[in-house]
Amino acid sequence: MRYGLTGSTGRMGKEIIEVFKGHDLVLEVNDTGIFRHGEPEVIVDFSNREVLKTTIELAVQFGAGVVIGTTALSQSDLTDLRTLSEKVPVVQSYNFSTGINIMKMILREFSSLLKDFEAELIETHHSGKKDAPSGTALMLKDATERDLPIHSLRVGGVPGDHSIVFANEGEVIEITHRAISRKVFAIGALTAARFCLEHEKGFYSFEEVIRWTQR
Ligand SMILES: NC(=O)C1=CN([C@@H]2O[C@H](COP(=O)(O)OP(=O)(O)OC[C@H]3O[C@@H](n4cnc5c(N)ncnc54)[C@H](OP(=O)(O)O)[C@@H]3O)[C@@H](O)[C@H]2O)C=CC1
Ligand SMILES: O=C(O)C1=N[C@H](C(=O)O)C[C@H](O)C1
Repeated sequence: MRYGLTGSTGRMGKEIIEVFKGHDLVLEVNDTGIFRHGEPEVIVDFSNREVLKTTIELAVQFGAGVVIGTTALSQSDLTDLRTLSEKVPVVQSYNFSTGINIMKMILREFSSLLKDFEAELIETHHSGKKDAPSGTALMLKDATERDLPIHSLRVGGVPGDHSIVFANEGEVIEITHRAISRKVFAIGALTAARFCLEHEKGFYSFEEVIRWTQR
């Protein structure tokens, strides 16, 4: 696969280069510029919303699919990605781990049964993370369809922990996901990039990618 990478010098960018070994990195975008020596089939973006327009322009230029993991996107960014998906496949998720996406499915299915319980979300990330709350916490909150508080910790080198706690006077149910390393997100991005190569234009979630791997 010929791929482009927006955010190639970042924590996730480095992890992606490692996991995508054997594929051709033909385009890099970072704060120092755009470096290209081929035509990407897919562009992977784990960077900052400031550079999203560049990723979209490059995807249109090359007819490349997009795998976007960047968080703190605005509504208008999401609209721009949906417009792009009328031309190419776009996989967008605030979390490319299998576990978080299964946790999201569990919450979507069962949290209405816990509507009489109080609920709060806690997320912990490395101190280099710029946004709070995490995109994943917002995604999990959406899955519960509840307006619940999110507590954010930025400490040390934690790759990404998310817990949801439901409690009443008599019992507590807690669901926790812990990413042991950033590699899981990069592996998810590689699966999503392969998905793009086999799919037509459209806006896809990582849940759809997981279901495709189980086909
Ligand atoms: N969806 C998921 O599964 C995951 C999502 N993320 C998200 O991915 C994103 C990146 O995380 P992380 O790698 O830790 O962040 P880093 O800060 O380590 O890296 C950011 C990268 O983006 C580049 N960049 C930032 N701003 C610009 C700009 N204006 N123009 C061009 N390039 C720019 C940086 O370039 P330079 O180095 O030159 O400054 C760097 O390569 C975050 O939004 C994070 O939340 C992270 C993990 C998993
Ligand atoms: O910035 C990170 O590191 C992470 N960001 C994503 C988020 O904001 O949810 C996903 C993951 O938890 C790591």
